[in-house]
Amino acid sequence: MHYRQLNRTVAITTGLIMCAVYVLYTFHACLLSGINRSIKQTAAVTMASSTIAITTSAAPAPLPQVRILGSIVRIVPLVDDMTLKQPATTLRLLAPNTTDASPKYRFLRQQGLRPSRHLPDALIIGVKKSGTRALLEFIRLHPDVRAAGCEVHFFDRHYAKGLAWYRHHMPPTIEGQITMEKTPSYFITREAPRRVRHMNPATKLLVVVRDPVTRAISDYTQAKSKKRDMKRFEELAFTNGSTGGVVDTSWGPVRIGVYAKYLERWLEHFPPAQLLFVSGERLIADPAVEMGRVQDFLGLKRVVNEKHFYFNSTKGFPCLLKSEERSSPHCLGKTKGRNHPRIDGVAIDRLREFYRPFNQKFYHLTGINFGWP
Ligand SMILES: Nc1ncnc2c1ncn2[C@@H]1O[C@H](COP(=O)(O)OS(=O)(=O)O)[C@@H](OP(=O)(O)O)[C@H]1O
Repeated sequence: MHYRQLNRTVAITTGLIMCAVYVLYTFHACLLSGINRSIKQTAAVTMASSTIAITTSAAPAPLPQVRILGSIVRIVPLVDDMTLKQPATTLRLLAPNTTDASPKYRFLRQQGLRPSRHLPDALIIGVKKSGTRALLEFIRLHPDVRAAGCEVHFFDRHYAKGLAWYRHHMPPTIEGQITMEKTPSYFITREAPRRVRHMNPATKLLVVVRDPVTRAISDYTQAKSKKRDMKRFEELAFTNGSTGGVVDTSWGPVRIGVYAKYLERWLEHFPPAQLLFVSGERLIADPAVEMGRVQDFLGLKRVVNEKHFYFNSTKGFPCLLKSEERSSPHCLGKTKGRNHPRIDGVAIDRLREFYRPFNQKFYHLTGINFGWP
């Protein structure tokens, strides 16, 4: 009897102990998971509210502590988010308000480099229809160059909008990259040299030039593509509408080819060493060589070379194997490399004669013989 009572007491005590252990275990598990959940939520709110909240706390916040059944327990957050471990600058750069999504740019952001917009260091100022787009697209292959995609026309049309407006039209760059823009009409804009110098007297100026006769025909071809009923080239290039008349210098396509006249204005405001003259003909015949000169002038490592180009025999022009925007081979658009209309040989000869003294003067001013016929 005494023995049976003892057994029962042991069984009851054991049962009570097990119950107590179970209750304590359940209590602890609930408590811990509750704390863990609240930590996760706090971290998520902190992340979502702004990156600044994370970036401004330079010293790491002390880990929260709780007292559980007399023991001090440090709560380690179980937030599975690697971004929390990244440096503050990286987090700021990953913020969604950064707009430039080009692959090159994304890569720079991942490196923790902070981009900002700057006024141009170098400008392609002209000359219209000489290969300015080709030059811009080719130099943009360089990782240290970023350029505005469109012609901004600040120094001719939008000058009143101010330099802040102009800067806003520039792409973001990081330290060491140069900012560029091309607007071919700057070359012939009377106020442009003074305005550019006012912006920055150290601005580097690139001028692409091409045989002025071919350039005039190219200019005419472009105008005719927009206005089908345009008169013939020969009618517009001479005062009485035929090659019997004098060359009509009031007609834009002819006037622009008098390069020496416009260059003299630029030389009143900039030393010759700040201008580089790029041959439009050589940019087609041997783009890599011409791009070597351009990179030297801009103080860049020669990165753009013959490996970037291939000659597209259908288009009749050098094209790019890849570029900032596209990784597949491509040529410039349809408006570059148009077929020119056939022009009367007498008109061509008359124009060549007309330009010859101006070309000689241009060769003299630049120190380069471009070899135009
Ligand atoms: N690689 C390549 N592909 C196509 N076209 C090329 C190239 N390199 C130079 N060119 C010549 O560029 C001429 C157009 O010059 P621009 O870009 O300065 O024209 S514009 O002033 O911006 O309208 C354009 O003139 P057109 O041939 O009359 O169309 C071309 O002769």
